[in-house]
Amino acid sequence: MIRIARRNLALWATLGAVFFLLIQVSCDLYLPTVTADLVNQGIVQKDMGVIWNRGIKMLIVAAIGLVAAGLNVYFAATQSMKVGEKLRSQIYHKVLRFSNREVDEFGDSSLITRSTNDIVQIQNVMVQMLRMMLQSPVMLIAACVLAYTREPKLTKIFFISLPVLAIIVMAVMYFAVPLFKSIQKKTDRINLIFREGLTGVRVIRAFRQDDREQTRFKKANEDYTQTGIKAFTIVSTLFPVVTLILGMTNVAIILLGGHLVANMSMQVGDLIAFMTYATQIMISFMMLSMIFVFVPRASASAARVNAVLDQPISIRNAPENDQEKINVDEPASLEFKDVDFRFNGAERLALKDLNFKVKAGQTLAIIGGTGAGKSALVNLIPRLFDVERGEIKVDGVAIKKLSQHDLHEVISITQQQAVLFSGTIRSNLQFGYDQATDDQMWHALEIAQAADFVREAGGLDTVVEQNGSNFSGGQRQRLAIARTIIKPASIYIFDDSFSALDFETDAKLRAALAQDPQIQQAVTVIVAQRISTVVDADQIIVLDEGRVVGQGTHQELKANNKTYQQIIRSQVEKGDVERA
Ligand SMILES: Nc1ncnc2c1ncn2[C@@H]1O[C@H](COP(=O)(O)OP(=O)(O)OP(=O)(O)O)[C@@H](O)[C@H]1O
Repeated sequence: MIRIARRNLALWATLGAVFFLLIQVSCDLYLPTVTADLVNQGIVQKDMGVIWNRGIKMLIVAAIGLVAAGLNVYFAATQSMKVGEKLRSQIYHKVLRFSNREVDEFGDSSLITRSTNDIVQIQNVMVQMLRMMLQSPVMLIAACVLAYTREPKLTKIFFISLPVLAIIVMAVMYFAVPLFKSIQKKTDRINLIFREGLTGVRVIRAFRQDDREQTRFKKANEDYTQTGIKAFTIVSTLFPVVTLILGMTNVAIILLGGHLVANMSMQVGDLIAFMTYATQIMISFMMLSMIFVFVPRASASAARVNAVLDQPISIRNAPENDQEKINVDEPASLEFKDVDFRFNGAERLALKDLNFKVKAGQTLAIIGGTGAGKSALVNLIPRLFDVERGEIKVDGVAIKKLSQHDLHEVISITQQQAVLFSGTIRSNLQFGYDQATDDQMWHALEIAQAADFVREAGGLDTVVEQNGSNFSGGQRQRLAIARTIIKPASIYIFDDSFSALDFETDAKLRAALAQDPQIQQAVTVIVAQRISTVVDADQIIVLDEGRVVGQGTHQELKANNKTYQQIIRSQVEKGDVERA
């Protein structure tokens, strides 16, 4: 929490908040002194001059206190909002640099909770820090000293009431703080179920699992609510208990003080002032205790936010003097040399002993069953994951020696899951190449076999809803392919991107790709499960359980490779293969 404050609070604004707070506290502490004067020298001695004088003084002091309090709140509130703004930006910036490994480590729902709910907790405590955390101790100590100067004998009462209050506060903290800490984890759980429910709503309905999902959510929701109720019930006992202790302290002050007033050893005004200080002491003590309840909760949130900000990025650029350059405008080759890869924490290797080279202008196809490691292989090229052993080279340079900026400059990829962004078709295509002209966009759409439906939908400015939900799965795929094609690159990767297309469209698309001058010069990597998609490739790699079990052209593999022959047979049986 302190680290976040130190890094993100502006010094001038913090000093401003502290300055106005001190003015407000001074006014609050000065008022009882003026009240005492008003009573002792004005009311008791019936001196109207003093009454007017002290009355106006009280008004002025109260007004200054009010303005100072307002300015303190202004600085505290704006600063805490700004801290929230900075933290959200820092988390977003960091998460965008995360590899899949780091995202998996936190979980995306937890990352959302951390950048929303946790930051709100920090913001709330930041306001308190700039207000109550300073006000309470200063007020507590100063009011004790001032009360003592009014009448030392009466301060003995505090020796009983303050320890009682302290014990109660500690008990409340002991029970409430762990509950507040666990609330954040329970928020993660609610977000997770909510998110899964939203993204999987069609599956839930299709499998008629609405009741099951609702029960799952209800359980998590109830758990969260019950913990919240418990925590706030415990904290809410503080208020009546402190009011009771404050009332009893005042009764004791009146009894003892009344005695002193009757004995003429204390004036009525001083007794009133003493009672005001007593109230200030108790309230400051309570505020301080509330801080002790809420700070640990915010500290837990701060730790969760810091964990994201401190998370080392597993995929980093090589030191600048160790980096190498390639000409990003020239065609490049792609080479895998003795590559092994393992997912984070996995026992077995997902890919083992990969060796191949694809020259500029050639097409590499990767075929294999479900879970064979095809996506893992292509995701190694843009360094979404890093190899465990071996080397991947682009244009003869190890990709670890390239800056990720340069590497991503030469790669254009369509992921297995077509991702579109809310906006228009134009903005989605510009995502691939922001300087693309309308002609280039239509050309890419033509190759991707998307031009017809885009024209029908209303052209390049057709709106794309969140996740591209106003397009079918196959249309989303084709738009994602168009975005990949439009980017000038040396390596084009299509990760199972043709699977949502029918045979005819798949064939047309590949034929159009082969005709495109930009693609003709580049390395094209096509991941597929269908033989018909890979037949024309210059080189086909057959993957099975992460191992290369066949490598060659379609004709070579068809003649010699058992696994490839098996795939052909299974697809012929299903009637899938037309040309194999
Ligand atoms: N994040 C992950 N952590 C651990 N193991 C994973 C992870 N992602 C995938 N795997 C495992 O690694 C293997 C290869 O996965 P990959 O996604 O590369 O297969 P694939 O050939 O692309 O399959 P598909 O054709 O079904 O998409 C699978 O056995 C899978 O279970």
